[in-house]
Order: sequence, then structure tokens, then C-alpha cells
Amino acid sequence: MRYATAGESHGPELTAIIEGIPAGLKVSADQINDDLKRRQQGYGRGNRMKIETDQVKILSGVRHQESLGSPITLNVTNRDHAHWGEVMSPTAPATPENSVRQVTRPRPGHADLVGGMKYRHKDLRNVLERSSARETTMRVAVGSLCKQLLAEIGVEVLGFVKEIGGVQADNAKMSQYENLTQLKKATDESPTRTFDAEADEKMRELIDKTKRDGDTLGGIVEVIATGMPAGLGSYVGADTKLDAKLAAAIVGINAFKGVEFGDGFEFAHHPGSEGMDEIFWNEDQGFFRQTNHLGGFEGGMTNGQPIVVKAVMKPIPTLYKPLMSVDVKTKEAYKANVERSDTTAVTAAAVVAEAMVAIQLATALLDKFDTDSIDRLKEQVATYNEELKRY
Ligand SMILES: Cc1cc2nc3c(=O)[nH]c(=O)nc-3n(C[C@H](O)[C@H](O)[C@H](O)COP(=O)(O)O)c2cc1C
Ligand SMILES: C=C(O[C@@H]1CC(C(=O)O)=C[C@@H](OP(=O)(O)O)[C@H]1O)C(=O)O
Repeated sequence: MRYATAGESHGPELTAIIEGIPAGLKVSADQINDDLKRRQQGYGRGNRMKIETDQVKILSGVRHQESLGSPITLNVTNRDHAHWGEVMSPTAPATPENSVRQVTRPRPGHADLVGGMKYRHKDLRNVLERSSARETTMRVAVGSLCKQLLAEIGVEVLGFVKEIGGVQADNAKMSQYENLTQLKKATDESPTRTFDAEADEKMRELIDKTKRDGDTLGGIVEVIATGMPAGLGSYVGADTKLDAKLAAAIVGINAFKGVEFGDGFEFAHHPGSEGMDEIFWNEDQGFFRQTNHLGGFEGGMTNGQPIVVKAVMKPIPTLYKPLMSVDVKTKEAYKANVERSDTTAVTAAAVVAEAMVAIQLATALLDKFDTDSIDRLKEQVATYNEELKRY
């Protein structure tokens, strides 16, 4: 399976084309819309999210709610485009009226300056329009489709928030949720998309204060995936390791700066006896583990345990209290441009991270098994799981 997205943040439309989804998959547009809504929600987002009501249009590859095996085209309209007149028109000529809202003072922490240098753009709007995380809308749409595929073989994927600006959710409180469905319900109801009500309140207070100060916040998200068969990905080469592909997919999200699996950076503080997952066997389950320090990976392969990925997002770079920059046309020192912006988007990013994990897991599955028909894929996965149990 492979996909590509296209579209500018304030352009007319966002698009994704996905190739390689098997025929016969039930495709729910409602479910995609639900995930698009989850991405839009979250405490600390700016006014753009009040303008947009992201709704998917399925334009190809699906008939009567079932995939055909042909490329699937997904489309979302940018409602904000209506406020840009011809400034963001792909077809109107460049006139003085159409060339307003130029950006010439690059924002530190954004693609603005280097993107301008690289593509020879003097109006840095030509960079920021595509480097904007508006593009993650389509990744969430693609991820949502992948989650529908994964659900067919019993895989669930959920992203949520662990920390915002230093306020941490209490890990111990996760044990009150018996499964991902319960955890999803709780985190979907939380304005900061966390499972800890006390932390949620503190996070919101901090976000309010930070907004008043004209500053921004980052944080940590976690994604858990359950039900993935063992043996997806391979130890045989650096580019076949599935944990490496997941890490690349996560760091590919705008503003993501680090990723860890299982106990992650904590491994640095513990001896090996506390870091591995001992192996057990019984007739019922075959081989199994009782711990998950390694976050579901050994040798770049899934080991049958839940996949646990954590990742850190830097604070939003656009500040209402702007940092120093230099005008690319006059070379004079100025405060950077202020574009309308979020105070924090960790809540939205948790949904994006969930989508990126779902895309990688679906791709790994489709790399390993027959991809023509969803029913054949399910039969093959069932046979494979049975073989592993008897190993
Ligand atoms: C969901 C989401 C929303 C974001 N919203 C903003 C925003 O409103 N303002 C901003 O300056 N950056 C925002 N960012 C971060 C920038 O897109 C990102 O920092 C920038 O493109 C530079 O890329 P890099 O941080 O990966 O180097 C957001 C990121 C995500 C994932
Ligand atoms: C549009 C979205 O996020 C945007 C991501 C973003 C950035 O620089 O990354 C900047 C802001 O754009 P705008 O200036 O149009 O408000 C965010 O709103 C979205 O998440 O759908």
C-alpha cells in the first residue's frame, strides 16, 4: 500500500490517493469524519478550527461503501479558502491585488527560511502553505481507512496525550481502563485528550496562562496498538525493521522531535534484568509474555505484545510574542511574522500519531499477505496466527 497527499493550507482542497487497499473492505465515511473531528478538537487550538468542519468526500475506489481494489481518492474542502479571494487561487494570475498577505519575515522553528532558500521563493507563503500541519488532515483520513482495514483482523490503534508543557498524566490511572475502547471513550471526552482528569485540569490552566503570555507549548503523546500478529517487519536489514519505519513515520509529523518504544529513554536508567520481557509457553496461548518493557518489538519485528510508541512534540513555533528574525527582502532585523496560530496542538497531534501508526501497520500487513481481497487477507492472517500458536 502507498499513499500521497496534496493541497495547500488555504488552497481550495486537500486530497489523498491511496493505492493497494484490498477489494471488499467495508469503508465508512462516518468513521473517517469522526477521526477528522477528533483531530480538529482539543484545548489550545486557534481560531482556524472554528472555521473548518472537515468532512471527507470519497471520490474513487469505493462503490456502495466497499473498496474495489482500485486507487481510493479522499478529499476535504478548506472552508477557510473562501476568505482568501484569489490570493490562494491556483489559476488566477499574479496581480498586485492577488499578491497581498506575503510573508517575508521567516518564523524561527518553521520551514519558512530554509524552504525559501531551497525553492527560491521570496514570498515565504509559498513555503508555509504546504509545510503547515493542515496537511495532517489527509494523513488522519488515510489512517482512519487503515484502521478500518486493521479492525478486520482485530487490530485496534489509539493515540492520546501523556504530557503538555510539563504537566504529566499519572500513568497509574491507566489501569482503570480494561481495554482500548474504554480508554478511547475517556480520552475522546477529555478536552486535552488525556485519561487523567486532574492532569487535564492542570493542562488547561497552563494552556490558558501560556496563551495570555503569547507563548506556546509542546508535549508527549502515546499510541497503543493491540492485536497485531507477531512477525511483522524483519531483522534482516535496516530498512525492513518495522519499529524503524514507525519511528520515521512519527518524526515525519510536523513538530515531532523524538520517539521511543516501550520503556524507551527509561532503559538508560535500568539494568537488563529489568528491561526485557521474559518468555513463557502454555498449550492455550503458545508463547507469551507477562510484561511489555519493549513496547511490542524485538529485532524490528512485532512480538505479539501491544505496540507502545511515545513521541515528543516541540512547542508551536509561531508566537504571538514573536522572536527575532530578518526580512528576506530588506535584510533588516524584525520581529517574525505572526500568523494565526495554535497555543498547543498536542491533542490534535495524538490523533495524527495514531493515524501514522495505523498507516505503517496496515502497510506492513499488506506487504506480508495477499492484498487483492480482504477476505483472503483475513483467511491468511488466521492461518498464520494458528501456525504461530503451534510453533
Ligand atoms: C496538528 C498540528 C497543528 C499545528 N499547528 C501549528 C500552528 O498553529 N502554528 C504553528 O506555528 N505551528 C503549528 N504546528 C507545527 C508546525 O507545523 C511545524 O512546527 C512546522 O511545520 C515546522 O516543522 P518541524 O517542526 O517539523 O521542523 C502544528 C503541528 C501539528 C502536528
Ligand atoms: C489548519 C490547521 O492547522 C494549522 C497548522 C499551522 C501550522 O503552521 O502548522 C498553522 C495554523 O494555520 P492557520 O494560520 O490557517 O490557522 C493552524 O491552524 C489544521 O490543523 O487543520
